[in-house]
This record gives sequence, structure tokens and C-alpha cells, in this order.
Amino acid sequence: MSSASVVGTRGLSFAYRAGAVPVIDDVSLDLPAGAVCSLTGPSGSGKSTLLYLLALMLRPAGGEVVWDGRPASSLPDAARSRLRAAHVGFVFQDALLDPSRTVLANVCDAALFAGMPRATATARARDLMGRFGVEHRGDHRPGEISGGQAQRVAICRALLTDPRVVFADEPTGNLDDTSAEIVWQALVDHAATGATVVVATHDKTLAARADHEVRLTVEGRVTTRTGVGS
Ligand SMILES: Nc1ncnc2c1ncn2[C@@H]1O[C@H](COP(=O)(O)OP(=O)(O)OP(=O)(O)O)[C@@H](O)[C@H]1O
Repeated sequence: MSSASVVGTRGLSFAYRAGAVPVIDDVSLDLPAGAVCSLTGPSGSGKSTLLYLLALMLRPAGGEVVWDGRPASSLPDAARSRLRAAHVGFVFQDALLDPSRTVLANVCDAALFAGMPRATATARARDLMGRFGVEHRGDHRPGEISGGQAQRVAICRALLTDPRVVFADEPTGNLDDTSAEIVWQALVDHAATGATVVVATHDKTLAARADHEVRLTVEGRVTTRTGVGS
């Protein structure tokens, strides 16, 4: 993958129902690699939807998501799944852990599916879980940990494969200030390795610290800002 721009959109449009007002309307943007981009906008403006489209989990109604300058959203399902497994870490808004699996299994499962050897996945998972203060919860089920711990487990899962692109939907929403700072710094550090990191957030202070900002309007359009982050 090139380091200039990994993921972008060209005239992207999406509606949840055919004929409905589009949630995303003719959006073209490039997400730079090696930087953190915040995705902001009012509630319901389509931040989660845009993340799902960029991560190839939804198919656009019009336009295209491009990966490394090549069409990605119009690829067959199997090819899109392969791209996702190989290159994407996704932190869902409500963590979305599998309640039937242990915390450690939740962190490792996607990496194992992507072909990482179990010993490597387990060692990396334990390392990350230590960094995020949830190492003692590995044998627990998601129902036995707090919302903030679940969010940190979801971050561990997203970073386990060292993905080229990380999409994080309100990753600090459930966290106290100290944990939020640890998560933010981890995302900044991950971007510094050359990855593309996109963080949907309502937190204006956090958004202002990002290198770039994509702001969605309720009409499903975007404005962008490039600044100096921290
Ligand atoms: N599965 C769905 N089916 C139909 N409409 C949906 C679905 N998911 C979201 N929407 C609608 O799409 C619009 C965008 O929702 P989305 O969750 O992307 O916004 P958001 O900016 O992430 O919101 P928030 O900040 O509240 O999380 C909203 O009007 C929402 O009601």
C-alpha cells in the first residue's frame, strides 16, 4: 500500500432505503496515511455510516470507496472481506464483543481468522491488554466487565493485527479521562507507524487534537480541515 493516501471516497452516496433521503450524499475525500483524522458532526449526521462504508461493511448506493486509488466497495463480497481482515481494525461504538467468548478470545478471534498463528495472537493480545489495563480480565466474559473495560478490549482487538487502517467509533465515549488519554495516545502512536486512523467523536477537544478533521453536515455532505494535531 502507498503511504500517501490509503482510503478515500469518490462521489460516495448512501441511503438505508432505496428512494430515502441519502445519509451520505456525493462525498469525495482522501484520508491521509500516518495521521489521525477526526470525523465529527451532529448526532445522526452519518458518522457511523461513513465508517461502515469506508471499512467496506456497507455497499454505497452511488460512487465508490477507493483503497490505494483502486475501487474497493464494488469488489465481490469475498474480496472485500479479505481486504477488511488483512488491513482494517474497527472499534464499534458499543464495543460489540461476542458475549459467548472470553475477553481474550474476543481480542484474538479476528486475527486468527486473518491467519495469525495462535501463539503470536495470544502473546500480542496479552501485551496489548496489559497496555490498556485489562490483562486481568482475559478469562472473563464481556458481561462480567464494565463498559469502559469493554471499550478498551475492543481497542486491543482492533490493534492486534497492526492494521494499516483503524476506524474507531467514539472509542473514548465510555472512558474516564486517564483511560481516554491512553486510548487516544495509542491511536496517535498507531498513526505514527504510517497507518490511517479515523476517529468518530463528539468530543471537540479530542477532534481539535487530530491532524485532520472531516465534518459531516446533516445533509450528508462534508467539510474538511487540516491542522496540527497532538
Ligand atoms: N440500520 C439503519 N437503518 C435505517 N436507518 C439507519 C440505520 N442506522 C442508522 N440510520 C439512520 O442514518 C442516519 C445516520 O446514522 P449514524 O448512526 O450514521 O449517525 P451518527 O452521526 O453516527 O450518529 P451518532 O453521533 O448519534 O452516533 C440517522 O438518521 C439514523 O437514524
